[in-house]
Amino acid sequence: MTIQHSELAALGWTQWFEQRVDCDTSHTIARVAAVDRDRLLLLDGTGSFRAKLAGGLLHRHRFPHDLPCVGDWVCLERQPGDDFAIVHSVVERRTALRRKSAGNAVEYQMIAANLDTVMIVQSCHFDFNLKRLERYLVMVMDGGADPCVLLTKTDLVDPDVLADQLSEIEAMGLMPPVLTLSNVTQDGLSALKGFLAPGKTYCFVGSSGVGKSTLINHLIDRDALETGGVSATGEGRHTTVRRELIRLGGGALVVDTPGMREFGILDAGNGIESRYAEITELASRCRYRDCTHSGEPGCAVREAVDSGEIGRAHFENYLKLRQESEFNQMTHAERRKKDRDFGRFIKSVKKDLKTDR
Ligand SMILES: Nc1nc2c(ncn2[C@@H]2O[C@H](COP(=O)(O)OP(=O)(O)OP(=O)(O)O)[C@@H](O)[C@H]2O)c(=O)[nH]1
Ligand SMILES: [Zn+2]
Repeated sequence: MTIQHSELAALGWTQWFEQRVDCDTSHTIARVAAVDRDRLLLLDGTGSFRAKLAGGLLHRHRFPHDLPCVGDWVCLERQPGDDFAIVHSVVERRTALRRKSAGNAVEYQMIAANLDTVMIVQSCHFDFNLKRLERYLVMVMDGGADPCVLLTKTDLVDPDVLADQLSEIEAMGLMPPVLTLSNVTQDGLSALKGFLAPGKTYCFVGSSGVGKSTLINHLIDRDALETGGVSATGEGRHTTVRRELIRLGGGALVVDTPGMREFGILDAGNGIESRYAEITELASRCRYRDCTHSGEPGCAVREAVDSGEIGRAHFENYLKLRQESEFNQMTHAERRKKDRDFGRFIKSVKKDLKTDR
């Protein structure tokens, strides 16, 4: 199959989408550059334009995360002279970066779709933390994107400190690409620019203050930044939304949403499985199919830990991440039940204490 929408390739369209797209013949395809409630800013070969969601799409979707988000490809109808194009459907997502919705365990919030690589940013000065790095890696891999680690503020630490951190990351055994950068001396900036490939989509995640905004400002040239804000609603200057999907001079695409900055860990089940592939592999040899590797007889994972084949710390991280992920995946009802059971337990203990006296 050849790519029919070659004019979209510069925006990240690939064979993968071409094989899955199912638009009406009268529709065209565009990529979502920003979302402001039911108003969208779209990009295609002709430039950027505004759009609204079709009523059918609004009624058909089951979860908020089914609605278009930044990075999505959509099928739309566009009449010449109309202020708004009409978005009819969302093309299947290749990757997703998402966050757990507050208060609802089975729902999640999309942060961005169709990212090729997520740059996990930590400052080597105050922010360096392997555990947190691992959580980010798990989340990114769970959504299907490739992770890359970026250590910033290298101007603030001794080269020895940085070298130690790099070997600690290497010792994790996962081997994501690791880049280093100083926004002050610009050491590593050209290597990073070289890493960002044209037509691929990236985003930067990490704690507040590690230098993401400074870096993105370095990557975007001034002109692009100034013309970046486009009114998505057509209701004047006050409602101007910032474009969140940005094309860099070199042709790479960068998603920069406010939500990106505060995302936590959620149902990272698949990510954990691929991060800990050797444990998952061993688990298939445990005597019990639902073995939790916490002391059951015939546990192949425990055996491997005891024999030193699998590092103990590595195994403990696995258990902790899995527990966290399982708790996040419990439905609201299950959590309430767990809380109620716990409440009953506390009550019965209190009663026992009273009768003891
Ligand atoms: N020394 C040094 N300071 C830096 C570097 N990068 C950024 N900073 C400074 O660190 C502070 C935070 O940088 P930001 O770019 O705002 O950090 P951020 O990750 O975007 O933070 P949020 O916007 O809160 O997510 C600013 O005062 C920057 O000037 C660096 O490589 N070296
Ligand atoms: Zn086991």
